Amino acid sequence: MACSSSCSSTTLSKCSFQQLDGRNLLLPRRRLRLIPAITRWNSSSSPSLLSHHISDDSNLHTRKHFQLKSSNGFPPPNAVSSTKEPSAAGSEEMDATISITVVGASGDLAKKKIFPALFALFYEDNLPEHFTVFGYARSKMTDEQLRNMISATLTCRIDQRENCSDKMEQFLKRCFYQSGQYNSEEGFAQLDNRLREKEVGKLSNRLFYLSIPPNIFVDVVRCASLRASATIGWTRVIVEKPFGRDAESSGELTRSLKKYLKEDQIFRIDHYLGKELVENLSVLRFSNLIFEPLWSRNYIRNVQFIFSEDFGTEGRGGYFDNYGIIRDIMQNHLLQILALFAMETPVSLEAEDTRNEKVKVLRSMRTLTLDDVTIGQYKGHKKGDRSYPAYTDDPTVPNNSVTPTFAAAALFIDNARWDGVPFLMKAGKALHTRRAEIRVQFRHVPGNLYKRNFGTDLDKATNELVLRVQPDEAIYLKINNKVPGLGMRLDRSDLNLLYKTRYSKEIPDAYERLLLDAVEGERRLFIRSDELDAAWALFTPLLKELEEKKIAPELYPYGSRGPVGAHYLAAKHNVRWGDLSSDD
Ligand SMILES: NC(=O)C1=CN([C@@H]2O[C@H](COP(=O)(O)OP(=O)(O)OC[C@H]3O[C@@H](n4cnc5c(N)ncnc54)[C@H](OP(=O)(O)O)[C@@H]3O)[C@@H](O)[C@H]2O)C=CC1
Ligand SMILES: O=C1O[C@H](COP(=O)(O)O)[C@@H](O)[C@H](O)[C@H]1O
Repeated sequence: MACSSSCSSTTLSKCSFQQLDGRNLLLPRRRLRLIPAITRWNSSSSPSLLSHHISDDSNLHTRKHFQLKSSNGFPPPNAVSSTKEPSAAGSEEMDATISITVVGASGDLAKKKIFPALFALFYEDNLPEHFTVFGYARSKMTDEQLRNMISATLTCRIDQRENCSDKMEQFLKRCFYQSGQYNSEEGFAQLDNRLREKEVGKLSNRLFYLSIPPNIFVDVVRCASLRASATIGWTRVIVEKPFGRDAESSGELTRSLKKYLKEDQIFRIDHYLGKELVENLSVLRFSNLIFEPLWSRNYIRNVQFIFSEDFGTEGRGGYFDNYGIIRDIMQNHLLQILALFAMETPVSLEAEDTRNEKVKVLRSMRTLTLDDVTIGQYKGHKKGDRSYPAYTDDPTVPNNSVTPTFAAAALFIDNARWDGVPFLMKAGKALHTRRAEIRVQFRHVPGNLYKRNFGTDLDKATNELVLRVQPDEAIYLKINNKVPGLGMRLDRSDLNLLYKTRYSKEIPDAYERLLLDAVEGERRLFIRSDELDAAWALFTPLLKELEEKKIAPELYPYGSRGPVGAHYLAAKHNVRWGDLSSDD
């Protein structure tokens, strides 16, 4: 870190806070305006000037339309409620604009998720008044062709169809396309020219979404940083997973990105953190007196994080075979949820406070070994006259692949709160159902007065709290109650908060929440580099051993409940998978 010449030695410590974009900015705005405008991102060649400019100006962007809507529900401390912003050069105000460039615009994720999420934000007035969306990819396309491609993917919310087609037209008019290579500075210089045409006369902030394969992340960041970063606004980059394949490659990726970007410009996305029920996990825990006191080894017997899909890797086999289910789902999505579940109470809802607690819990976890996991791979299956392919039937997957499409793991957190509590994870493709959920199984009621009503298996009578992340978002608690009538018969029932019956409003897609947060500079739901390091540290030795020893996965039929190895693993820790019990 270096401070610009505008920081005297006596203000050095304060100056360092300027490195933090947005919420954590401690210096008064007047000081910030003294910092000269720079035309690049955090170039390693001249870091001192660049870092300041890029990092400290996030409060210069417009907030009129989306104030109070970012995920922590608070306006940023320096928020202004106008689309007029003080210019970086002086005290006069100027209009602000944001340019969002989707790199890899021709791809699957861009079409399926990113453009629709941007439209949904626009539809609900969550984007600033002045904004432009650019697509960038190698494919040759005109603006009109991009608009046609996007319009085929846009939908209106079921509950809000009013003016939807007008809104679509207005949105599409703001969408443009620039074709170019990912490693071409010239390509990004052309993009920069086009962006400038749209931004003319306005303070421009730029957000790049890297919706591309990981092997070209660094090329894009280099070219965009040198040729297409904002000159007098902030520049942020959303990076898609995978963030490396192991601790080493992830560290290397981080180091390469940081040649061009500061950590506070990098928004590593894990879309599970944007899911409604995952956001609700902390609310449930920290704002209901009845849960937090129970949230420890004293009352919780085990916790389960379950992800299943009822389809295989169809179409993504080439990518998947290089990663496998542990990297694709466990090391990121499920581990992130686990960290949120198990962390201590953060000091505040500020991003760094939550991320600090997540890092602590991840660093308290035991590194996984082969004994802690079981792996599987789906095989072909015939049901009636329908046949389902094996994983290795995919032409992009080698016939002898041992890449797991299913895994179950037992994890432990060696701290005072969770000592000895098994945290089980299970993730699989081509299973019998699509679901993601968190299950909390509580201990027995000591000396239960009604124990003879439960027979010998007291485990069947313990409470279980379930957060169903998808589909049909719900939070339900299994309790014991008396069956009405004479005599004393006990029953298990659910206290059930089913979102679709409780709320008529459609639940926003995770990408909407995360894109809005990135626009707002809210980092709480993005992964910090030390979180990533801690997550890889847990899984890397196991992944290496699985690969070096070429451990063969247990085969399970497409559409089944997965390999029996998962039951043995759970049984070893006195656990029964909640999703397979008869009263689920
Ligand atoms: N698809 C999904 O559901 C999810 C994807 N992701 C991540 O998001 C990112 C994008 O995913 P997705 O859209 O599926 O990816 P795609 O494979 O569809 O690639 C996106 C675009 O990148 C360009 N591209 C593809 N392969 C190469 C290559 N080998 N070299 C250079 N350019 C290439 C293509 O554009 P052109 O040829 O026009 O340049 C393509 O349209 C990836 O990092 C992925 O891991 C994360 C979660 C889910
Ligand atoms: O990141 C990924 O997530 C999807 C599942 O996302 P969901 O929101 O549809 O549950 C998974 O299919 C894919 O393999 C993985 O890369």
